Formats: sequence, C-alpha cells, structure tokens
Amino acid sequence: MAEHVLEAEGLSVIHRTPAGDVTALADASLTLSPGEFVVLIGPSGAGKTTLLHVLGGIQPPTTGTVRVGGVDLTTAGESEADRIRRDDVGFVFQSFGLIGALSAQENVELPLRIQGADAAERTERVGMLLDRVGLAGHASQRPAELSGGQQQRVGIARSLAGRPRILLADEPTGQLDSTTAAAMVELIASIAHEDGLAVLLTTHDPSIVERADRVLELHDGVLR
Ligand SMILES: Nc1ncnc2c1ncn2[C@@H]1O[C@H](COP(=O)(O)OP(=O)(O)OP(=O)(O)O)[C@@H](O)[C@H]1O
Repeated sequence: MAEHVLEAEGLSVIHRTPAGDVTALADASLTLSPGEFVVLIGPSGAGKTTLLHVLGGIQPPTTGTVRVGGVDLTTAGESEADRIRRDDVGFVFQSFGLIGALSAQENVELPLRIQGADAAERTERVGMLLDRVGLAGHASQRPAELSGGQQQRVGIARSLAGRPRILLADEPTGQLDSTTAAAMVELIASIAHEDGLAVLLTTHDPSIVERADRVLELHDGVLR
C-alpha cells in the first residue's frame, strides 16, 4: 500500500467574478496517511470548504493534482473518479446533505446500497453506526423530524458507512453541544486509528484541535 492515501500538489482555485478574480485556494499541497487524524483550521472564508471539496473530487481545482490511492482524480476518467468518490471518500457536509424523503436509517444505508453491500451487512453496519452516534432510537425518523444536531450525527454515520479510506468532514460538530461534539470526535478518531481511516476535519473548536495528530492552517487560501 502507498504510504499516503491522499496526495495533493499545487492546488489552486480561482473564481472569476464580475468584480475580479477571487483566489479561494493558492498553491496548496498536502498528504494524508492511513490512520491519521488531521484538523484543518482557519478563519471564515479562508478556503477550508473549498479545499475539502477539491480533495474529495466534488469541485475541480483551477490548477494542481489530487491523488487518491495513487490515482489522479483530476485526470481520471469519469467511471474511475466515480468509483473513488463512492468507495474511497466519505464526506460530512456542513449543510448535512441528507435526503429528506429517507429515514435516518435509509440515509446511513445509502452508501452501502450504492456499493452493492448485501442486506445483512447493511443492517449490521447501519445499526452499529446509529448506535455509536446515539441515534438507535431515531432510526425511522426523517431529517425534518430530527434536530439539527441529530441530523449532523446522521451525516457523520452516513459518511462512515461505506468504510471509506479518507474522511473529509466540514465542521462536523458545529451543531453539537460540547459533550456530544467530543463523543463524535472520539468516534471518528477511534475509527481512524482502528481501521486506518485518514481524516481531514475542519473545526473552530479548540478542544478538537487538541485531539489532532496534526494541525493544518489556512489563511486567505494559503496552507501552512
Ligand atoms: N462560487 C464562488 N464565487 C466567488 N467566490 C467564491 C465562490 N465560492 C467561494 N468563494 C470564496 O472563496 C473563499 C473561500 O471560501 P470557503 O467557503 O472555502 O471558506 P471557508 O474557510 O470554508 O469558510 P467558513 O469557515 O466560513 O465555512 C471565500 O472568500 C469565498 O467568498
């Protein structure tokens, strides 16, 4: 196995707007290794969400390359890029990104269905994850019937369901009280260390920054 599960080199994102160019990301390079829990900090507008979207293949960079498991996402064919997004990358979106018509259980199950996992495996994995995010008793509720913090925890469970190699989590505890936030970070960090999952997580919470194996800082699109 490659030493790094993710390698990004020279990433920039420039938005051309009527008011002029906006540089969201400027020549950012980083690597993630299996089992690492890395925290990304920086002020609002620094480019954190942009960086996560580019690393996950959701947004193309203006320049630069992203390699996941040695495959360059920026030049891979559609089907190879789809496979990487489906199998290798888990995402926790700031806006949760849950499907409103599906129950909590069905939302968490979705990545496993897309991967073609059998029913017994889906039931076991979804049950374990809902239990570990403290929502075993809410499995049949739809997002609109859950609090913001509960929806966020469904999003965390879903991001881990498909056993990704990389987890990209955009302020995954922003809606949670400090005790629940700490428990969710423990869950993510323990899965990272047990399963060799590489985690890159953005936060404004100093107690989460303390838990990191490594801290990266973004300022005005520049990574340090
Ligand atoms: N489509 C766009 N057009 C123009 N500018 C954009 C666009 N998307 C993002 N930006 C700009 O890019 C910069 C980086 O935004 P980004 O959302 O990545 O920041 P962030 O660090 O995640 O902020 P926050 O902590 O508030 O979520 C900001 O200055 C933002 O205004």
